[in-house]
Amino acid sequence: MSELNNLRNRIEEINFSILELLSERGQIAKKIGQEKLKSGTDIYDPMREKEMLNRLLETNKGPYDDNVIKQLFKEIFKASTELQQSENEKHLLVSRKLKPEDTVVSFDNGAKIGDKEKIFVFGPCSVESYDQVDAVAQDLAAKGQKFIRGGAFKPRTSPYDFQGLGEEGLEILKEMNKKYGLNVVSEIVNPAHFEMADLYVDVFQIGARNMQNFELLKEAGRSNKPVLLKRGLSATIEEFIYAAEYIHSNGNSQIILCERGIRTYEKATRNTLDISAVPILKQGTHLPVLVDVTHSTGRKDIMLPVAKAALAVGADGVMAEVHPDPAVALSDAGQQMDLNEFDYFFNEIDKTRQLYL
Ligand SMILES: O=C(O)C(=O)C[C@]1(C(=O)O)C=C[C@@H](O)C=C1
Repeated sequence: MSELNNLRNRIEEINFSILELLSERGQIAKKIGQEKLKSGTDIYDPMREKEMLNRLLETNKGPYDDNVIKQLFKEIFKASTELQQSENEKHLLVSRKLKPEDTVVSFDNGAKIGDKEKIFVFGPCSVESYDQVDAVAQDLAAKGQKFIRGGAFKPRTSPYDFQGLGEEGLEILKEMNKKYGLNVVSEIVNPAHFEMADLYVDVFQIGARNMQNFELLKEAGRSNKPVLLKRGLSATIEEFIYAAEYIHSNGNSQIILCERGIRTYEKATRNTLDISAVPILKQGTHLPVLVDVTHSTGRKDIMLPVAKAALAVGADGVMAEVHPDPAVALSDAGQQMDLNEFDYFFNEIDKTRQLYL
């Protein structure tokens, strides 16, 4: 055998030894990942990586120079964190890796969210009076809708702004449920309110500002009604998924996610709709995903194309705000559609919905 062949054989033997060691290292990294999941420790640990690199470089005798060794080991660390991440995701109850089939949230009036048919959740921002909600509810029922949204507890930026009618607002919504058969979607802001709200509401909404209010999430998890969880203003998709996991791990699997725009430097819209979050959430979780076109855009002139885009990227439905007289609305006056604008919006988006049947 030539010297070249000898050397090549030796190199190949070393390849297999490295592979064997890498596999063993990967198995240990997986176990570390499990321990980190149990203790809630971050997977990525730059300090630990730096210390290990320093020790390796102190021992490095060549022929590869320090930078090469550093790059090679950084790749190994990166591969470990990715392995730990994807292993840990498999253990999340909301993960599609754990449950490949879509979750479908079903209601007594026959409505389903997350099934083949896309749905809509419309209604006023705040419940202000019986007549105001009734005007919208009547319109929704005439359009064959199965849901109405409306806020009775309003987390507002300013403490001096209208804070909602509270239980009285929920009573009005319940009237709409009785009169028109609409499922009521309304936000809960206080863990102590679930029991009371259970009498009036069909879907508990957890708003963007409360996405990481863990006591609220745990209580929602202990309830037995569907929960519509909105993405936080500055929440990453991962944080959003973990917030949903809080609800699921406390016993409630009926969760609907809602992308409602995130805060960026862009001022042309109220928030920046993260349209790519929709397919990412659909891939990563088995939960239904809605898109709120009112809070994301804050602009009636672009709500329709944005709603069409949401359905096109795989959203299970769209949320938007409608008010009989937006000019006098006690919240979000500028961005709610009046009934005429809503007529046009509805007819158009309903045509799009039918394309996906
Ligand atoms: O030591 C850890 O905490 C690990 O998770 C292992 C490991 C590694 O592969 O060495 C992986 C990711 C961390 O960023 C640091 C180190």
